Amino acid sequence: MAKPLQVEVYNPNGKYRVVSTKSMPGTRWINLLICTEKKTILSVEDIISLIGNKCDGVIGQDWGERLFSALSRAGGTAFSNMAVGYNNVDVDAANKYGVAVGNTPGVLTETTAELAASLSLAAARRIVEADEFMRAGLYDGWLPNLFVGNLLKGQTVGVIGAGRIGSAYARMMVEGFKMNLIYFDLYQSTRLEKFVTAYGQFLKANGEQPVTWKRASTMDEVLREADVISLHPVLDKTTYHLVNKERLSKMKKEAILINCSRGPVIDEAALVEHLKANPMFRVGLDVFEEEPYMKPGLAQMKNAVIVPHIASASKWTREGMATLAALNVLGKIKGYPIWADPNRVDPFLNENSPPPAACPSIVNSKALGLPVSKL
Ligand SMILES: NC(=O)c1ccc[n+]([C@@H]2O[C@H](COP(=O)([O-])OP(=O)(O)OC[C@H]3O[C@@H](n4cnc5c(N)ncnc54)[C@H](O)[C@@H]3O)[C@@H](O)[C@H]2O)c1
Ligand SMILES: O=C(O)[C@H](O)CO
Repeated sequence: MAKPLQVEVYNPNGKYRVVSTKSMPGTRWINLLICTEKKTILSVEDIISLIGNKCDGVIGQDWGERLFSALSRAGGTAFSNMAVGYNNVDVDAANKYGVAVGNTPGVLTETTAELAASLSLAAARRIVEADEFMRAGLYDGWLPNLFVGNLLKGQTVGVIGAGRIGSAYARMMVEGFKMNLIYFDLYQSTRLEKFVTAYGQFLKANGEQPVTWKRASTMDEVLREADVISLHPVLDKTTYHLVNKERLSKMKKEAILINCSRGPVIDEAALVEHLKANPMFRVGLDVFEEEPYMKPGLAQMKNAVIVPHIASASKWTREGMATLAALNVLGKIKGYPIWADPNRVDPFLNENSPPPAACPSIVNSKALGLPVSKL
């Protein structure tokens, strides 16, 4: 039996009842909706008790059959993940109960790519190790060999999954650090290729070494050739343990591996063994296989930089995610159609004008036969 919860209620006499299972930043989403809950991580039982007998929609994360069934019994038809990745949502169960599932694409792209770039730099230049050394009072004076790391300029950055975030990260590393690009994706990223070509021409015209790009035909090609490899695919059956013991062994001994996608894309136990055996190999991780836990040994590895799933944690992005999630739920409740292009959600984020009368991004709109907006 769930304990009674302290709930913050906005607009108690409102026509609809929408629940947010996590406290979200900013106020725009509240103005667009709702009520929120102070506690941060709720159990399934807590959420069911919050849904109660009447609930039109919910914003949350990690939803399965029991929650969709409870929402449907309470008359609800709308759920939005406050995230772009929805591997943590049982969309088949949502379809079964006729519940629309929203996500928050686009607004996280640059913020997440920036964290991947930050981890790349932190790993390459051993920033966390050096910070710990300094705080421990171990610094005696400048030494030629103190925390020597890797220069990125002229090296090769490898991107696995060159979608929105992977492409943004690739552009940052190519333009910011003049790295050459090799990428692997199921689809060609023509815009990214054009960007690198144009930047290479610009550098050449200025008498500098041009940057280059290559679309790899296999992932192993990226692993063999790149000096820094960043993972940005969705998590599904094809990407589970995409990086395993065998693939780690194909990477350069001094390579850097970054993961801001989903933890299970890497076999984390195999990674810990690889880090132990290869002290010059470095890793930057935002996500973990069994969050919030880490596999034994990872926390002790000096060659790992580890942060708690904060890739999308910039103020602008988190407020934007909350806004998109609220608009997904609100739009569905109001019977609005679905926005035609989830890669172009800017009109929903402009605080100076009312949002379009549409749901920004509903991932199961086709399965539910929901109409597409003509806007
Ligand atoms: N750490 C975080 O806080 C955080 C923040 C945002 C997104 N993410 C994760 O990043 C993922 C990507 O987000 P996005 O907006 O760039 O999505 P996206 O759909 O634009 O890009 C995903 C790319 O992965 C590619 N892909 C799919 N299967 C592949 C495979 N087997 N091999 C290689 N490439 C493959 C797709 O073709 C696509 O180009 C999300 O699904 C989410 O899980 C994490
Ligand atoms: O998929 C996402 O959006 C992230 O994991 C949350 O920032």
